[in-house]
Amino acid sequence: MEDERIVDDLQHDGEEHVEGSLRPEYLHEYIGQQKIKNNLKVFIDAAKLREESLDHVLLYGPPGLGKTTLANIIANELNVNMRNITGPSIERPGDLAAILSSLQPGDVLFIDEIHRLPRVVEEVLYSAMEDFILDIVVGQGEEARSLRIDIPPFTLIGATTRVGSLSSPLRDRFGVHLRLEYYDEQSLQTIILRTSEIFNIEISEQPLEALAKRSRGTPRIANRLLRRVRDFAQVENDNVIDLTITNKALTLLNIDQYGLDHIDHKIMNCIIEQYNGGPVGLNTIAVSIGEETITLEDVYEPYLIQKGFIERTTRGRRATQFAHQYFNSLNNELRK
Ligand SMILES: Nc1ncnc2c1ncn2[C@@H]1O[C@H](COP(=O)(O)OP(=O)(O)OP(=O)(O)O)[C@@H](O)[C@H]1O
Repeated sequence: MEDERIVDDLQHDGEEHVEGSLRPEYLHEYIGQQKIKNNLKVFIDAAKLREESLDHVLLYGPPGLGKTTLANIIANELNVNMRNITGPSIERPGDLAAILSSLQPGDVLFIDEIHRLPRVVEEVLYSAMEDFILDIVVGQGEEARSLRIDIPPFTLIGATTRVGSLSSPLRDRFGVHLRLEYYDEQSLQTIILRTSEIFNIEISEQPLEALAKRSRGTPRIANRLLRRVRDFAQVENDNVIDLTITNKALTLLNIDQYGLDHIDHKIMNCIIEQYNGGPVGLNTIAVSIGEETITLEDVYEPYLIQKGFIERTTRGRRATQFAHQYFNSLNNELRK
């Protein structure tokens, strides 16, 4: 159980099919993120009234907050098809050109991890996004010719965990920029309740609160925790999720009262104990604990900063006073 990963969403965990079945399909089912929903509703209604394609949308924020879900919802609300690809899977300009020219008018093209699109491919997007024209070079050497092809109007939805890695020509071509925020506990409770209804399992107030508190503001983690607790409830508690079975599962999963898991603890203990509270660079922490820097930066650090455990300084990451107090008392408990 020690190494079970509840938090690290960059790893494929084979649970995508379950996640798919939990996805809300329309805006009214999408919980939380009220400001984003209000804005999107206006943009979608306006595009429908004008019978035009929706302006290109850039969704950004930490993993698991519902970017893919929101892209699907936009396509459903517009009543168009969505083509779903990821940045690194498109290697050549011709591959993207083929996809773009196969779209129907008004369709949505969703590019996940758009910051990982190769630069030569990205350049094809510029005129496609701006004028719905493909500007591509065919042939080589003296035979090379530049071709301009009209493509149907479409909406590009780009999703990224690192908006700062996007080139400015690409970023500027999105008319709508939406930043997804961590969810509050009330919204997470609603999400967990909705999922438990889909699973046909009962959950009472206290375990609901406990799970929401430990979900790191992230629906994907909330649903994962619920699935793990459901396993315990089915095997050990006649399918009933009560507080005792919830706490037992969370303890066995090494999820603490703030939703931190064993990797967060490794990060914090590394900063506090090995580097005297910091400042220390993220690469150094990554090497010390045997994790990828990108995983620390995209998945763990944003939450540790949001919860007030880490602060960023120009010379690296530093543990806050609050982090010192919490981890010192935990370590004292362990030493007893
Ligand atoms: N607002 C929401 N209401 C209800 N469920 C949600 C909401 N947002 C996300 N979920 C659920 O959380 C899970 C993860 O969402 P999703 O895959 O869309 O996240 P993501 O931000 O696209 O992550 P990634 O960027 O890693 O792909 C889905 O199963 C979805 O059902």
